[in-house]
Amino acid sequence: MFSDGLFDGKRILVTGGGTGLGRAMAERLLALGADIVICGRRENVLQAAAKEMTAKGGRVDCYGLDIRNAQAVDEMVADIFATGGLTGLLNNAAGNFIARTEDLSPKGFDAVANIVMHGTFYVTQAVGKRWIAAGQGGSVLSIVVTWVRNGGPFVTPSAMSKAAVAAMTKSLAAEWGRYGVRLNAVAPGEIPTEGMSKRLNPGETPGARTAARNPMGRVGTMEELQNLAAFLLSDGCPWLTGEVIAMDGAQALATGGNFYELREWGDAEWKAARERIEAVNAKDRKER
Ligand SMILES: CCCCC/C=C/C(=O)SCCNC(=O)CCNC(=O)[C@H](O)C(C)(C)COP(=O)(O)OP(=O)(O)OC[C@H]1O[C@@H](n2cnc3c(N)ncnc32)[C@H](O)[C@@H]1OP(=O)(O)O
Ligand SMILES: NC(=O)C1=CN([C@@H]2O[C@H](COP(=O)(O)OP(=O)(O)OC[C@H]3O[C@@H](n4cnc5c(N)ncnc54)[C@H](OP(=O)(O)O)[C@@H]3O)[C@@H](O)[C@H]2O)C=CC1
Repeated sequence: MFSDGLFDGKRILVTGGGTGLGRAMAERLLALGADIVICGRRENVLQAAAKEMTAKGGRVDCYGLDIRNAQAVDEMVADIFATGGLTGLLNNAAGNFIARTEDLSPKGFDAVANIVMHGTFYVTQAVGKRWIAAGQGGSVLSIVVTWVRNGGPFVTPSAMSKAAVAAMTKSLAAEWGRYGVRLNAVAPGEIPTEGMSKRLNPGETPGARTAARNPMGRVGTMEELQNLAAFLLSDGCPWLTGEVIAMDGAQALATGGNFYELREWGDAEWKAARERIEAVNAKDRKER
């Protein structure tokens, strides 16, 4: 679908690029010729991903850090610009879990909001200010969710924070357009990944809930997202900026695309879900 070498000479930072959708998009950009930088909190996950991704060649650099730490983000971006710079940024890292909003502690809200809203801003600003100072343009693509348009019951911290990322995309497209910096966002429907399925559909068959409701009767595929992300990060249509593009088989239009059906759950279901989510959180935390 894309010419070989489409991304020759490009270097793209993919936050959360060691797993799931971020890794899939990074792999496609690498195959199209880009040098890649990935970051995340689990250094071993990043190193293992980079080794597998470069088995056929290419360059993938890894940075282990928490994007909630603004100073660590700035140090990473300074180092990246001292070692070749960037032409693109893919804001993919996120945290999320289903919960009744009345059950959230302040730390529970902050855990998500500080990754999705604050962390995404820290990375975008650290990269953008260096592009502006260097008189160089760049392309930012952020992964949001369809519920930036209509809210997300039972994922309120994510809905609020992803809406903030969509607002950042539109704001900076206008503010930084004169510097040749463009920003777009993709709002995918469900594309099952371990990180997502275990926190948003705990105990269920990944993708089953979406397949039953989606107008196209299925979940999204990695390939669909890889293609859309590659197009948006390429130089194919540089006048396209400030847009949030949904890719969900029309599920949000048909159903709202969110977790409203969880209103049927009682205390027992929420307790079981939380235990499963906290088990996966604890497993991941051990690897940091
Ligand atoms: C239609 C389909 C759309 C799908 C859209 C998908 C969107 C996504 O974003 S999927 C991405 C999923 N991937 C991840 O979330 C990976 C990263 N996630 C994490 O690291 C954790 O889940 C995190 C967000 C909780 C952050 O981890 P950490 O900073 O280590 O936080 P703690 O584990 O220490 O917890 C902090 C705080 O949160 C409370 N909490 C955790 N789980 C729940 C829960 N299920 N219900 C309520 N509260 C929860 C936890 O108890 C802590 O609060 P305190 O108890 O007050 O200390
Ligand atoms: N899968 C889906 O159906 C959908 C996903 N999305 C979005 O796609 C993106 C990827 O999700 P997905 O691949 O499913 O899930 P994953 O859990 O696999 O990806 C999240 C990534 O973000 C990294 N990350 C999380 N918190 C931080 C942090 N504080 N600092 C640095 N890195 C962090 C994680 O690495 P580590 O834990 O090592 O830090 C992980 O690599 C997210 O933005 C999500 O909201 C949107 C719509 C649908």
